[in-house]
Amino acid sequence: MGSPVVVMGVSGSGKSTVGAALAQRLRVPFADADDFHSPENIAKMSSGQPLDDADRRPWLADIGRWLAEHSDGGVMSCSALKRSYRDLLREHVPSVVFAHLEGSVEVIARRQASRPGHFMPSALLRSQFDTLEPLDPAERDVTVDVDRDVDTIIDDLVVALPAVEEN
Ligand SMILES: Nc1ncnc2c1ncn2[C@@H]1O[C@H](COP(=O)(O)OP(=O)(O)OP(=O)(O)O)[C@@H](O)[C@H]1O
Ligand SMILES: O=C(O)[C@H](O)[C@@H](O)[C@H](O)[C@H](O)CO
Repeated sequence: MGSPVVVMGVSGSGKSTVGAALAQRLRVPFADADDFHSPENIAKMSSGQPLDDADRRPWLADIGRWLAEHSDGGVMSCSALKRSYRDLLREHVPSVVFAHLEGSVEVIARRQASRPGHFMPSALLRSQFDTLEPLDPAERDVTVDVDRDVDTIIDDLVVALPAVEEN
């Protein structure tokens, strides 16, 4: 019996890339939280304003429902920046495991800059880091360094994830 995985991190950390590759490796369904945003949220971010808790609440509820529907296995890429957001998702699926793609502002800004045409302006990266509450050791989840190639990150994750589930 598997658990759903949320690949989390700031915008540009590689959630979509790593999440899709991880789902393929685990042979489970994949979804990207970017596709769950309302048109209002997309318009707000596109205009350079960060989302607030109220903007994120209904979005997180939809993501929680997807996780509950995939409680025996699935990968969701979702920023899940705050502990309270992760706790909300845990209310939907207590067994959910978070994998934080951690990287420096410099590395992630470089990647964002080389990704044209995305709705998230690079100017919002600072607010993403300001909002980010990294995983607390008490959360028993997994943190990986993003400054490596995708295959290496996936190799690390497939080793680390079952160990977390056994806790
Ligand atoms: N490990 C990696 N090494 C090199 N480039 C990477 C790596 N992971 C992702 N990238 C590249 O960095 C950019 C950002 O990645 P991606 O879109 O997956 O991030 P994201 O966290 O999903 O961003 P957002 O939340 O803003 O949609 C993309 O151009 C992607 O190809
Ligand atoms: O919580 C948030 O502020 C949002 O999820 C953003 O992080 C973006 O949706 C995403 O990362 C696209 O760039």
